[in-house]
Amino acid sequence: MTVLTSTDDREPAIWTDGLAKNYGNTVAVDDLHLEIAPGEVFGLLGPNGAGKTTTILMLLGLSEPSAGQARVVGLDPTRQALEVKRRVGYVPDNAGFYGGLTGQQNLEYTAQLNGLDPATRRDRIASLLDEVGLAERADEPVRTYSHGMRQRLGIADALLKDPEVLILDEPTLGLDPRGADQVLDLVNDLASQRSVAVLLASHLLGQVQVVCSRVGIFVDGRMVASGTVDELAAQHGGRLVVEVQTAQDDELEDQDLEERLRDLPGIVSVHREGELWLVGAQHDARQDIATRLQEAGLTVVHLRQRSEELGAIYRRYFAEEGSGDTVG
Ligand SMILES: Nc1ncnc2c1ncn2[C@@H]1O[C@H](COP(=O)(O)OP(=O)(O)OP(=O)(O)O)[C@@H](O)[C@H]1O
Repeated sequence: MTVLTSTDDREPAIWTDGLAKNYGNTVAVDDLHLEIAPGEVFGLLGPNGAGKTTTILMLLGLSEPSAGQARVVGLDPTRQALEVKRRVGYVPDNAGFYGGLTGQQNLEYTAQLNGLDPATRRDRIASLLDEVGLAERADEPVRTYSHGMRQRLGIADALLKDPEVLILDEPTLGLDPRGADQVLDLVNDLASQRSVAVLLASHLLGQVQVVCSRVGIFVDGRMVASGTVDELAAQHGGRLVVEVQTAQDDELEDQDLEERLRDLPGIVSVHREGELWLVGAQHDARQDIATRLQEAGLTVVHLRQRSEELGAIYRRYFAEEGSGDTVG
């Protein structure tokens, strides 16, 4: 058997080795290698049909792999599905609740199914409703909840069993920006405060970029790249963008400044965005830029490296894989 490896000395929360799933001739997931540490938020990115849900179902023990293996909190989901279910929270893209029951009653129902005793049930439900921002609406029927509130109730529901791993399938689909932010903030807090490992499947790149420590890009069942957004940008000939602003009373002509910056090694573009200059570079050019501006007698009031947009990285992968798909 392959030895489990990890970037720290804790057991990975999720680990797969060559995991694959075929449906007849359709390869839904192919040779997936994944490792997610406790407390990490990992984003599985891909358009519809890329294989995200199939991966999740295999991790939960709800679908049997055609090849390879998986461990979730050290357990084999195929053989120990019940134990995995006990220790892993799952929030599907459209969590089902009893519309006629209140939020509180729905959670009580799940808590009973999970065998929590009445005192633990009461305390945990109260604190979870508070944590997901639903305490004030807890006594209203779920049918009166917005989609975002249902999603947050879904997260509370998954947290009732105090899971070590939380898996969310398209958690922000159909939410307005505020609703999406609330869900993502919650995910962020869970990972950092409870040390829960989070696997978040999504095709909404901008949102994923904000909350995920690492992402994996899924194309036609294969994870073609994984890493931090900066790592992916660098691996794929991406460029870094440095924002620069100089003091307003500096007198150098724009044209002059542009030329001085373009002249630096590894600079691929220079243009203006409002008060900022955006300097595209093949490497971290902050020091060179600062020195060059100082030499020109300018006062630098702002200098920051911006991550490349995940959307741009993603589109490059698609272009290289020859897929015409786009993502939202
Ligand atoms: N039960 C099934 N039987 C046959 N083919 C399936 C089945 N489930 C999924 N597939 C196929 O496997 C591939 C991956 O589907 P999957 O649902 O895992 O993708 P996804 O990335 O989650 O996309 P979506 O967001 O649309 O669910 C698709 O080609 C899909 O048609």
